[in-house]
Amino acid sequence: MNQILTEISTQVHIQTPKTICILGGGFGGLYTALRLSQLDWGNTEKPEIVLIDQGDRFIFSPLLYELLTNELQTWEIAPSYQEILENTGVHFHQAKVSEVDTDNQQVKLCDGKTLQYDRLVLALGSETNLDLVPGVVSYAYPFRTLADVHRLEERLRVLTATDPEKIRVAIVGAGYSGVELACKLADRLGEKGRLRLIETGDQILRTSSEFNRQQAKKALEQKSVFIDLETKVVSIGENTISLEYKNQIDEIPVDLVIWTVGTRISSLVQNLPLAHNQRGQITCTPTLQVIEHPEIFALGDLADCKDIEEQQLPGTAQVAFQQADYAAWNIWASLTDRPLLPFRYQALGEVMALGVDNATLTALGITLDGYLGYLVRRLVYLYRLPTLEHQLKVGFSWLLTPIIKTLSQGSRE
Ligand SMILES: Cc1cc2nc3c(=O)[nH]c(=O)nc-3n(C[C@H](O)[C@H](O)[C@H](O)COP(=O)(O)OP(=O)(O)OC[C@H]3O[C@@H](n4cnc5c(N)ncnc54)[C@H](O)[C@@H]3O)c2cc1C
Ligand SMILES: NC(=O)c1ccc[n+]([C@@H]2O[C@H](COP(=O)([O-])OP(=O)(O)OC[C@H]3O[C@@H](n4cnc5c(N)ncnc54)[C@H](OP(=O)(O)O)[C@@H]3O)[C@@H](O)[C@H]2O)c1
Ligand SMILES: C/C(=C\Cc1cc(O)c2ccccc2c1O)CCC[C@H](C)CCC[C@H](C)CCCC(C)C
Repeated sequence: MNQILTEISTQVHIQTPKTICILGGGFGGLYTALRLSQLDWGNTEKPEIVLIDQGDRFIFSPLLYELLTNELQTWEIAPSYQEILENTGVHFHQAKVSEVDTDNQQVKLCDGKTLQYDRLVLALGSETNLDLVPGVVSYAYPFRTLADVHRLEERLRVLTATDPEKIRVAIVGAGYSGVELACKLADRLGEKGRLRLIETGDQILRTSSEFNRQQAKKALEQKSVFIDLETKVVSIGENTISLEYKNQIDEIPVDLVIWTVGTRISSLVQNLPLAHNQRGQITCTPTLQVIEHPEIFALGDLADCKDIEEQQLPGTAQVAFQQADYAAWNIWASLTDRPLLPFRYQALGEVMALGVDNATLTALGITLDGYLGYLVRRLVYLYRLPTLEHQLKVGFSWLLTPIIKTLSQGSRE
């Protein structure tokens, strides 16, 4: 009898489901999880998909500025993972990742839990570099997370409540975030605002399209935002900022400093026992597999990845968004004995908000600005939101909000 049972068990492959562990629920990780949940696993037992993030919600960062001008609400641009992952079969676990043991294929979390994985996705993104200048950690405001928005909102509330003649704001870094923030805050503060944009380089938006740069310059000028080019921040005090320009240092009074000088890779990622480039990004193949670890996939800001055309890829949501499809497909292919696909990036263009009801877009040879640019930007981002259900909820909200506002104004008159 035992011999028969042994023969049956060897003939009937008893499969234990594989585990796909995804670290980071941003544009790379969340969209990989969503795509994996939609793939057809055929005769292969569907793996367990686990998404880990330190936060409880996805942040659609391109629309983060709209929270400061009350154009949008938090639920629209930062839906909870619970809502987004409902009925997808993806398991979400809120925790901070503390360690990855690549030898034993384990992920260790700050809450003490350890997860075993068969496939691992590294999508932990990047962080704002706060260590460049003295005083940044204590006095400056980064702009990346919901906590950053809430902290900035509270500071603006306090400054406005004292009803000063002017609210003096210095935004450090005239890249995309700095310029978009300057325009939004200028519209929010109006006559009370006195904004300056500080940039080490000799021009704003160094990597942007010429059309978008010119539109941004026009908008900043119309909003009376002062631009300090070739200017270095020496230090930041409680209500001062020291600037160096042409070897002269001036300390100027300021009420608020916002820090948007670009990103760095976290120490957690930099210390992983994997191949890295000089910036600390994880080196991966065009199939998004980590060098010497084909069971680990890396995408988004933390990945040093060249696509099939050998294009070096920028750290943007657009790249992570496109990589997610390939990461999901290649994980599925590696578990169902199919060939993997090398990532092919399609640079569709770039969109920037330039205040309330104003945006600029350069896409596929088309350029738009003003209110039309604003509308198309909203439509593009609506289409990029995660899940059809959330897109419909937000779309109806965007359609109904102006109608409700008009009706409520009418009822007050
Ligand atoms: C204000 C702002 C506006 C932007 N606008 C645009 C835009 O218009 N277009 C564009 O292309 N790009 C834009 N970007 C850049 C874009 O947000 C990033 O390039 C993109 O988010 C990178 O995707 P990712 O998945 O690599 O990382 P992220 O989307 O940042 O996701 C990483 C996730 O990992 C989590 N995480 C990090 N460390 C840990 C840990 N130790 N444990 C657990 N979880 C962790 C984080 O909470 C986060 O949810 C913008 C960025 C900012 C800050
Ligand atoms: N609309 C969009 O498409 C959009 C919006 C936001 C963010 N993003 C993407 O998200 C990423 C981060 O964007 P970001 O705007 O935070 O960073 P960013 O695009 O890298 O811009 C940072 C800017 O700050 C300057 N800078 C660096 N150190 C400085 C210092 N100490 N003092 C003053 N200026 C300093 C940089 O100059 P140097 O370049 O000379 O270092 C750069 O111009 C980028 O990849 C960007 O493409 C895209
Ligand atoms: C630039 C576009 C997409 C790239 C892109 C940019 C981002 O910031 C992202 C952020 C997060 C996720 C993804 C992305 C991202 O993919 C826009 C592409 C535009 C479309 C290809 C078509 C544009 C429509 C034309 C301008 C025509 C408009 C007609 C008008 C109504 C007259």
